[in-house]
This record gives sequence, C-alpha cells and structure tokens, in this order.
Amino acid sequence: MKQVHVAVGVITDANGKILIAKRPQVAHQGGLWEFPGGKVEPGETVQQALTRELFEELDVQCSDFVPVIQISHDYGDKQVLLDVYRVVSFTGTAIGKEGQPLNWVSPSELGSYPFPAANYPIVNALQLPDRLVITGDFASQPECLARVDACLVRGAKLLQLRAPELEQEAFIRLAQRVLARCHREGAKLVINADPSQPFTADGVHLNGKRLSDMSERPPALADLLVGASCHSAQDIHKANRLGLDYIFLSPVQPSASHPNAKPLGWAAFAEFTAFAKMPVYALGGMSDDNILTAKEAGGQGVAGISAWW
Ligand SMILES: Nc1nc2c([nH]c(=O)n2[C@@H]2O[C@H](COP(=O)(O)OP(=O)(O)OP(=O)(O)O)[C@@H](O)[C@H]2O)c(=O)[nH]1
Ligand SMILES: [Mg+2]
Repeated sequence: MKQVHVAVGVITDANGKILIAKRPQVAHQGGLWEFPGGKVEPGETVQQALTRELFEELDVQCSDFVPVIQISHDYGDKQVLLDVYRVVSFTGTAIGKEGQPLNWVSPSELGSYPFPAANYPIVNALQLPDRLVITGDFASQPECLARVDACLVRGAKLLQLRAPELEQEAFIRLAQRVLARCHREGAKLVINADPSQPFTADGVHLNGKRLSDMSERPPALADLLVGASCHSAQDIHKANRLGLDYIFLSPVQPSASHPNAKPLGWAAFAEFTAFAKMPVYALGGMSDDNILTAKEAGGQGVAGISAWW
C-alpha cells in the first residue's frame, strides 16, 4: 500500500493554546479531531504543502515552521506519514473555511479530545518539553533537593531522578520529596527505577536492561509516562512494540559520563528518529545549544546531566 504523505500544522495562539479542527463525518477518520493540514502534492515541499493547506482550510498565512515529529502509521485501509510542524508565525484569523468546527485548547487538555490513532505521539510530543534533565551526583539528600530546586528555577519542566547507588527504600523516599518540589513548580518527575515496585511519580524511566526484560507495558503504567534508554535500532523497535511515551537515544555526541561509547552523530540520530513512534530525546554531550539541531533531526529535544545539574 502506498504511504500518503501528510503535512500537519500545530498553530499556537499567544496563550499557548493549540488549534484543532473536527474532521468531517464522511472523511477518513471522520468525526475525530485533527491538527489542520493535508496531503503533500507532487513537487511540493512539506512546508509548501502546509502553507497551502492552512490557507485553504483556515484562511491563515504561515511563514515559519519548526519540526515537531514524524509519524508513520498503518490504519489498515490507509498508510500515512504525518510530517508535523509547529507554525512559528502566521497572519490572519483562523476560521473553518470548509465549515469544520475549530477549537483552541491548552496542551494539557488535548488528552480529552478524540483524535485518530496516529495522533497519540503528536499529542505526547506537544505535552513534553524539549529538555529533559537527569539528576547527577549528590553527596546528601539536602544537596540533591537543592540541586533539583536550582534546575526548577532555571525552567526544567521534566526531570528524571536517577540514583543507582541508593537503596530502593531511600530512593523512593527521596523521589517523594523531589516529586513535591516538581509539582509545586509545575514540572513532572519520572524515576529511574524498577517499575514493578510501588512508587509515586509521574512516570518511570527504563534503563536498557529493564527495557529488554519488559515484554509488555504493564497495565499499572497505562496512565503514567514510560520512557526508556535506547542505543540501537533493536531497542527502538522494542520501545515501539511496548508503546512507550518517549525514548532517549544515545550517545549522540561524545560525553564525559560514557567516554568509551562510540557517538552516533546527528545523521544516524535522524535515521533512528524516523522509525521511532514516540518523541526521541538526544542524549550524550547535549546542552540547550543542541535543541534546535535535535528537532531538525526529528527529535523532541535533548536530555542530559552535566549541562543542567
Ligand atoms: N490533517 C490531518 N490528517 C490526519 C491527522 N491524523 C491523521 O491520521 N490524519 C490522516 O491523514 C490523511 C490526510 O489528511 P486530510 O484528509 O487532511 O487530507 P487533505 O486535507 O488533503 O484532504 P482532501 O483529501 O479532502 O483534499 C487522512 O487519512 C487523515 O486521516 C491530523 O492530525 N491532521
Ligand atoms: Mg486536511
């Protein structure tokens, strides 16, 4: 079956609300909500197709785009490749030129609208930040909490607590205190821990061993964020099968914490993100300076320890 290439646009207003539209009842995936866009015509770039579609459907003129995510999905009756871009600037007032109902919704509200199945990773990408801070070394619990506070003050919106040297009980106690601080600042916390043990956090991060040991996503983790560390195509296929919410791919560049690992480089990173069915964070030698490069290579953004901890 031939894959239909679709340009999809994420338009945001001054309050950060995102424009969604209701698909006509008779259309493919009809009656569900969508991000506006449409098929890329022969000879068009994705940006050209998006500019045309958003004018045809909404009467707005868009000029500047940043990639969000690329999703290939097989509906059975149709295979689509959704090329999703955030619209950085546009002029005009959006109206439903084809009679379609429109709605502006905040990223956290997106989950309550029914979208086509291919859209789940898009919603996820829009709800996740472009920087994921992993905790590094600390000598004591107060030092860890002080460092977490400093990361939050500097704007971290998603943290991963990683402390392999701590006993399970001490780790879980620390996680509860870190979680309270994250929530107070509107941030989320995932913990790098055994997901079969009880814990309180917004999600769990699987290391390579836990990813390979997991045969299916446990029902208890259905509504939590579940991410994993990936280093190979095989790991990404496993993450795809498990339906994970995000992955790390590493090492992209040389990193101080893994001096002997061979870096992938950005070209290989881009090849891997193309078949990952979830947002991908570049890890290994990353800082804020790499966020745009990671996005242009199909990633969600960057993750790391040393630049932020
Ligand atoms: N625009 C858009 N299409 C989506 C989304 N999610 C998703 O699976 N699709 C699928 O992508 C395909 C093409 O989208 P479309 O119907 O908007 O194409 P179009 O604007 O060119 O429409 P047309 O065929 O009426 O000219 C459809 O099969 C649709 O189900 C989404 O969020 N936005
Ligand atoms: Mg359309």
